[in-house]
Amino acid sequence: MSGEMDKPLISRCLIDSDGSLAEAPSGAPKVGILGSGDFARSLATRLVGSGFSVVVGSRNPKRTAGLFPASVQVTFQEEAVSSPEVIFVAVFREHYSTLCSLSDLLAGKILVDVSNPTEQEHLRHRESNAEFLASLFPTCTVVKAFNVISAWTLQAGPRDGNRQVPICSDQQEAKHVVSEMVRAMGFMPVDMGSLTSAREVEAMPLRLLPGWKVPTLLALGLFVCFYAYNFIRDVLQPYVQEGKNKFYKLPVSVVNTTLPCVAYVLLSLVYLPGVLAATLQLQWGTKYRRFPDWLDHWLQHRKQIGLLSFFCAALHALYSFCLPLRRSHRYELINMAVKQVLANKSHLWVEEEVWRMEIYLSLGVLALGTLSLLAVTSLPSIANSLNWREFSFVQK
Ligand SMILES: NC(=O)C1=CN([C@@H]2O[C@H](COP(=O)(O)OP(=O)(O)OC[C@H]3O[C@@H](n4cnc5c(N)ncnc54)[C@H](OP(=O)(O)O)[C@@H]3O)[C@@H](O)[C@H]2O)C=CC1
Ligand SMILES: [Cu+2]
Repeated sequence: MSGEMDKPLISRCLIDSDGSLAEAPSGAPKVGILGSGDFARSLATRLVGSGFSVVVGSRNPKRTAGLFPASVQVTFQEEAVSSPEVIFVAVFREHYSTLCSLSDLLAGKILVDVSNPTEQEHLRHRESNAEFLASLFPTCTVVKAFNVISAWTLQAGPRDGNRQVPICSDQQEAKHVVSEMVRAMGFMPVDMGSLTSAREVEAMPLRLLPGWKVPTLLALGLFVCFYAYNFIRDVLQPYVQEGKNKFYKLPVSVVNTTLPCVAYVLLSLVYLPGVLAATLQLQWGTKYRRFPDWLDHWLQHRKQIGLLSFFCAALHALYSFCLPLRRSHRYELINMAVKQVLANKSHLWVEEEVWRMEIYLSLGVLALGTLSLLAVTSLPSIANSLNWREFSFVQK
């Protein structure tokens, strides 16, 4: 693990420049941390900043001591775990068993499991990391917490979106002790029940982005299908039947015909599951029955599908604005002008072109107006909610 030590997440100067971290008040509650990696360093800094006295247990305290705030005591694992009642295990699951020699010293204490499995690990092990830790240390109480908080967030302080810390344990008292620590550090504990929920808690960080996977694949699939159709219709067919070369249409024109198709279909897929769900409920005559899994998932992905639909529509608008910039468009106009001159007509007035630009412009102005109106009206409420959050944060 020496590689990680070369690039500490918390730089020395940051620790030293912060005077408040230089010394912990005497009589502060003592907390132990096993491990001296990124997470341990951020956690130690945050704990010291929240008024705790911290002792870190490392296999090589000499090498790692310099990476922690001055007030943190860095020592060997045996010494670090002897006095605190709460000990954070900031070590990866595969190294848990190397801690077994501390078993006697740890008896009766609270172990906080902060670990996060990778997706493969999560699928491979049926039992959660926290339950595995509990099985290794049957005389300890294991609490699962902090795994959803990144080392970076710990260091930078809680933000609105990610203040919640799910906690679970089989022992109410231990859960209470850790919850109070979570509060003291500026986060919000969320009780997730007994330790059997740990698997679910460990899956949370894995689930944040995959919510986009299916909708994105769906949008891409639709795009490919519609693009193929439009290519055949607008390019291939004229080429085969009339010998016209319209391949220049591929990058802009065909894409721009495809985008609204995708946007419309995605938008309809946002509303369709709601209709299906209502139909099912009417058919069942009750709303107290679970929907089938596929419908449940579909309902949960509506937001992402809707946003992708909006994205396609926005791209379509952008492409449409750019259509008159194309060279092919200019040639068309010149061709038309020449034809008109040859036909001896007095002035060049292309009805469709004129109308198209008028409509684009008026839509653009309308959209801009609406957006600025929305911005002006929602600014006070945004400011308000920000203030409120600041206030509620200070109150805690
Ligand atoms: N980094 C993050 O943002 C987050 C991390 N976590 C969890 O925190 C835990 C630690 O992560 P992180 O700090 O990033 O990892 P690091 O690799 O940076 O640190 C792991 C630490 O484990 C210690 N350790 C103890 N025994 C062993 C051993 N036998 N072999 C190797 N190392 C050992 C080492 O400390 P020493 O050499 O001093 O003994 C090492 O510094 C993991 O379980 C991770 O899932 C959870 C949420 C976020
Ligand atoms: Cu359109």
